Amino acid sequence: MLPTTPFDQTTAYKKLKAHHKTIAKKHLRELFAEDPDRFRKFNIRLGDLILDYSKNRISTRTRTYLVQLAEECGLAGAIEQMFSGAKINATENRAVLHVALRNRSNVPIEVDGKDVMPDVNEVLEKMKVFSGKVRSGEWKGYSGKAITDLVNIGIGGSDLGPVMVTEALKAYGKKGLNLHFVSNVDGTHIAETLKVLDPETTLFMVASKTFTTQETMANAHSARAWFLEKAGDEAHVKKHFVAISTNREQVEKFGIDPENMFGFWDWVGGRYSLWSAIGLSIACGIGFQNFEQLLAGAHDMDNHFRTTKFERNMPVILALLGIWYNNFFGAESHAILPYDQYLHRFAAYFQQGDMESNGKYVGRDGQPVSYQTGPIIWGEPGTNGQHAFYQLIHQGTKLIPCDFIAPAISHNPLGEHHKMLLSNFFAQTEALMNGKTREEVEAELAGKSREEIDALAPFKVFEGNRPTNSILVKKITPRVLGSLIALYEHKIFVQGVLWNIFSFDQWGVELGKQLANKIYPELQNDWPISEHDSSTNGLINQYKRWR
Ligand SMILES: O=P(O)(O)OC[C@H]1O[C@@](O)(CO)[C@@H](O)[C@@H]1O
Repeated sequence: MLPTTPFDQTTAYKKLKAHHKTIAKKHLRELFAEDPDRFRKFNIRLGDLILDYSKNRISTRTRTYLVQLAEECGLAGAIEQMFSGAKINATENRAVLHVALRNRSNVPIEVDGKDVMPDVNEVLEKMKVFSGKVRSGEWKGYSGKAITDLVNIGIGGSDLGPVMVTEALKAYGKKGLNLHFVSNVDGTHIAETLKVLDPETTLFMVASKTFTTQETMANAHSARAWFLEKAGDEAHVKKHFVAISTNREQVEKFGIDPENMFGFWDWVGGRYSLWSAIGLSIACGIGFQNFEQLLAGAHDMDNHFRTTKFERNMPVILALLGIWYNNFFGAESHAILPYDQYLHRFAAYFQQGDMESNGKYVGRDGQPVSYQTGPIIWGEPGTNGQHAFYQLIHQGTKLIPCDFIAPAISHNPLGEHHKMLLSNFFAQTEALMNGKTREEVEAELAGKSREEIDALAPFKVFEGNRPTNSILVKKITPRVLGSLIALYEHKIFVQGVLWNIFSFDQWGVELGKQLANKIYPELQNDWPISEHDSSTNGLINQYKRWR
């Protein structure tokens, strides 16, 4: 593990702190007035994807210092460590190699001296064959009928990625093959799903890296019980259940034939696993060729990330801008606002991706850090967000850096809809940048009395100077989506390096699970409990009185 220097102990940090005092006084309107060429200077293009980061509160000097920050923190070495299979997930002693899952160039990547690519390709081939059989109707259920409904049972990284991608690429779906996703242990989730299913034509995919996650195992057992009640014979399970996991022993214990198991490895993090067999529902939904295009897009971004100098490097620039607002401007959240309804789960996906990776307060030295780390990630598709929370983004007291994402070409070119959508996409970042001055407001209120103007104008002024990134893609295709997802994955990696934290474990999810496992048996009877604090006791006892 290369030691990385925490960003706040670098020379560049000191320069940025001093620089911030001057650049923070500049309004974005001034920065554009001083340099009309900002768009050319602050955009990066990769294939059918362009990142315009000119509407940020930066100058070329800011960018120079931010790049120096990355260099001083040893980012180049850290990138090479990840790509070469070093065990950078130090607390779990694991490599972090989601890049190997989409390593379409097939160059060897070794873990513990063994090239992982033969295993990766073997699983991909198995996925290709399986998805081909399901989509062609060759895979039959116990009564001889083709599969019409696939149910992915999983949670977190075993759910969010497949959901997000299959929704984003719904235009590539297959008519007559319906995808369903069950994740929550709330019985409603599996119950509502099973209501619409026919056991003869339904195939369940139990997706779980550990194959021990409470929610997933509970849902899988309920699905199995439902199926057997209808189908009657254990022998039929083989045709209607497959498993996606690293844990063969638990898969067999559950009663799924290892022949129906699609494996992956401990160097695949759950929130980085959609490229692995966890993406089986994606491959079935959009077809294996399109799944390969998704992998290829991510590989394009991997190559860009690994080989491009930092000032022209998309993930590095996005990461540095995030640190600029998070650690120098005090921003606490970051909004991801896709102007594409199919991308409606994109922000949710990166709530896990970003917040489970960088939501850490302990540094690599085992000591609490003295600065902010991961931001709160949130967002909804535009234009809906404009009718929900844009009031706060435009006129609130909080600085919220936003990423706006849009395709130039829609999968549904209906009348004027796409032009209307894009006019909002373009207008919102312009409005957030320019705002509306008091003079402009008064001009709009011309004709009203001075008293009326003075009473109303303060509420109609927009400060502007609110930073945004704009990511414009030609069209949301599998390849473009793969690049877009990898872009954010690598942004998260870069920020973790600079914050000197471990981005690939998730110890913070354990305590809640431990306490839930302690409380669960207490709910098996009606006796009042007193083992906990008065709040927890009170709530549990009230529950027992009501149920
Ligand atoms: O895939 P699995 O092992 O069932 O884990 C599901 C999810 O649970 C976690 O919260 C870890 O416990 C996420 O990191 C993970 O994606």
